[in-house]
Amino acid sequence: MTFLDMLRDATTRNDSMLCVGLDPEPSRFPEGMRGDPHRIYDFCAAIVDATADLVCAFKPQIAYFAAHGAEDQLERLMQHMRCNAPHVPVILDAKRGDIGSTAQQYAREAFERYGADAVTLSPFMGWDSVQPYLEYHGKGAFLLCRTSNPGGDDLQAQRLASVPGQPLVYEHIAALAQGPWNKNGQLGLVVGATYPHEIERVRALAPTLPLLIPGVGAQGGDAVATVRAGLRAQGPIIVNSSRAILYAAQGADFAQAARQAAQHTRDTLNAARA
Ligand SMILES: O=c1ccn([C@@H]2O[C@H](COP(=O)(O)O)[C@@H](O)[C@H]2O)c(=O)[nH]1
Repeated sequence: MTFLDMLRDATTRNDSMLCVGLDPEPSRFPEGMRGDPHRIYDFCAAIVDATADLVCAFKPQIAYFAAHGAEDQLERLMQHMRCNAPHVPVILDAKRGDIGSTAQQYAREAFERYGADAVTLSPFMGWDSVQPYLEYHGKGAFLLCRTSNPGGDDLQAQRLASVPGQPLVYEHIAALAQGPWNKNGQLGLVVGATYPHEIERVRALAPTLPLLIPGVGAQGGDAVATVRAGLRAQGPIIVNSSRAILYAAQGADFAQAARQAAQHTRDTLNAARA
């Protein structure tokens, strides 16, 4: 099954546009696990088990594992998700971007070592830095387009005087991803929920691409505005929330609290559908 097939299947089966982000921070773990990086797998597996029937995707952020030398725990977690939530696609949030030969290694890491169904990429280094990921047919690749952070404006909102129509950088990325770069239909875009007007603009330029939209929850993005701006009949959205779900409670009931937070977010997103 391709990433897009899995996404469609999980969205329908779980009636969900919610992606739970797996950003394990040991200092925020519940008592008994708190401060212990060896419990990263246990914490994340409990969250996966508690929310697998409520989501359209999971998104582990690789930095939270690598910072603790916990790549082995990420490998175990990926295997856990494949066995226990086989219908839910996994997007590895790695934001890679490098010359082609190095990109081949990053692609191998994401798709062969970790077995991810999709990956996030920085398009800053151009087409040849993206192309190696598309050699893995059926896998998804989400290009950073208009990110959720305020500093995204520094580059992404600059005008490209030499490109016909003088688009902003993020608009140009959206047009490339919908058009010439999307050789096998594997590309998607990352757009922040904190910028609903930009989501709408990206959607106009990229009507059929899946949009990965982080920024609801801890970053304060508007879930309702996000759905209205981004969701179209032929254009799916994957709305990510990490900390607001992972750390909904600090006690032994953390997984149950995460489930409730995920259910609430999923229902809010669904209620915003036209
Ligand atoms: O523009 C972007 C791109 C990626 N992210 C990532 O999403 C999650 C958001 O976490 P929250 O706790 O829900 O704020 C995190 O992994 C970021 O690295 C993003 O926030 N914005």
